[in-house]
Amino acid sequence: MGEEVDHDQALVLPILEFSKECLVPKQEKGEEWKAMSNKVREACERHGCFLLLVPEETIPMSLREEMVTAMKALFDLPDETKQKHKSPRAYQSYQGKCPIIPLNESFGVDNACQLDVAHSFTNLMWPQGNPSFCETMKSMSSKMMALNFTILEMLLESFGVGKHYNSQVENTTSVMRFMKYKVPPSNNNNNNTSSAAVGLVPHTDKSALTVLCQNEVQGLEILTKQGQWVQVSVPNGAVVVFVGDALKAWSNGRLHAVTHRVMMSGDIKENRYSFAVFGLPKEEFMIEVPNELIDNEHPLLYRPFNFAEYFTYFTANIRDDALEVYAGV
Ligand SMILES: O=C(O)CCC(=O)C(=O)O
Ligand SMILES: [Fe+2]
Repeated sequence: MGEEVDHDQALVLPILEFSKECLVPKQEKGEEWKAMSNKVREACERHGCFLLLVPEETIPMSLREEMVTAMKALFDLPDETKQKHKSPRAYQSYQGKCPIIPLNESFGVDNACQLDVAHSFTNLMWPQGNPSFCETMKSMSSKMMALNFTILEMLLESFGVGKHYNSQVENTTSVMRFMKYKVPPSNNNNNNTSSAAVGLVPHTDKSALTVLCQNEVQGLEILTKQGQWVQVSVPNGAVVVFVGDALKAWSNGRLHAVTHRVMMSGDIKENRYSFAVFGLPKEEFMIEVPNELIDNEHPLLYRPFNFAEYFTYFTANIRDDALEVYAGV
């Protein structure tokens, strides 16, 4: 049945709060976990994203603050140092001063949870060493990836396809992104909602799931299913969870991959810093809708496809409907 159009409802993103009970080992999962799993699934079906509060030990506030402080130092390094971070993968090399998004700078690091990876990245940026950056990056990405997997497990269990969880995890890799958005110079004038305020262009994530943290500077916006751009006000300490194209396809379109962007509009007076951990299918992984998610009410929407080939198609074509065009049946 169609969703009622309720404008007030459409504007409010769910804020879910995981208790410790939601983060216990598999064998101990009880009713509270199941109830929360259903809420997570509903939020991901309805909005493709939600705000999440987690227990302090899951992502300690002090670690978040250290990460933001560490990122400020990272982005303050000279351009020629930052440019040393190069990757053959799209969107992972250091990027700054891109003409389409001049306010944005970013780094992407594969498998940042691994100590050797965090160490190499840190040593490239600080040849004299920076152990605290390395430790913060590794620890933060591990915690965010663990949370990413918890959410994935909840979604699969809630759909009754939990038996696929282990193979999903084995076939998932992580990318950590660090992002900075400068205040546009024109913000000193009046309300700036023009293209000069675009921090990040509208997109859906290509991941299965993304877990995102930001400093206190807002700017994230999502496009509702009703076609309206809505500012997302992220409470201090909350994380944002997005469904990406990979999980939208695997779930046979039941989960929504929401289009989002960052706008550094007129009332923003400070730089925005955000960091995200993307759970991405490994390159060779074939995304194939499980039979359990296909029925008369949900006919097959996506053919089986190789994730890396889809990613290549997307980077060559950059279109909003890439998933439908590439993999839609
Ligand atoms: O910086 C943000 O809040 C959004 C980042 C984002 O959407 C992305 O990196 O895919
Ligand atoms: Fe995104």
